[in-house]
Amino acid sequence: MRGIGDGTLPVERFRHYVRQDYLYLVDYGRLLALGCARAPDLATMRRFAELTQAILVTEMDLHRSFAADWGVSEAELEAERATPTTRAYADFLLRTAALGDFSELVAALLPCMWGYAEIGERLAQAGPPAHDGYARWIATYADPEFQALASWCRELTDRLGAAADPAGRARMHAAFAESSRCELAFWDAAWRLEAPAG
Ligand SMILES: Cc1ncc(C[n+]2csc(CCO)c2C)c(N)n1
Repeated sequence: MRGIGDGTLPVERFRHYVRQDYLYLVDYGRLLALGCARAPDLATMRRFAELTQAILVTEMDLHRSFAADWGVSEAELEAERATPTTRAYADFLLRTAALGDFSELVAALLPCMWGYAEIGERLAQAGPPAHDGYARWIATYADPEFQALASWCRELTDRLGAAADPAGRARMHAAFAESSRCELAFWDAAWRLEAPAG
């Protein structure tokens, strides 16, 4: 992350990250669509529908634009094979969406939004790096709209946590902790240039 901020990250690690993140975002889009279906009221459904759109269009456009710079097509991005780390994170999210309740689903999706909002904000404070692509990445996540999304998701989690019984809150904690662990592992896998699953 610091390497994105100061422009020193070796580009092969960033490429690895972008290609794996594209696969991750496809499943994250599915997670949000399932969240939309499960949301308890129309206002929350609307937010989930908007968010699904934001991922499948805005955020994935960022990835598609990087790939285009590298001469990689959209079809090639989609055909990439997932690493064990990408697969484990996506499987955990979709398993939570399939088997858990709505509050667990929200707790599982929060680290992704909160983490990137924090990283984007911190890296933006230091000013843009000389590397154009990394500057574009930072600008996407430092955007006030992304920051507002993360706040909304935190507040929703707090409301659901306050309404849950102790066992439900414990399940939310567990989902949040597992998702946070997967976020860290995702960064680490790109750093290690982890090979796709067999
Ligand atoms: C591994 C991984 N974790 C988090 C994000 C960031 N992110 C994914 S969806 C979303 C919400 C709105 O688009 C945000 C901020 C990412 N790209 N990849």
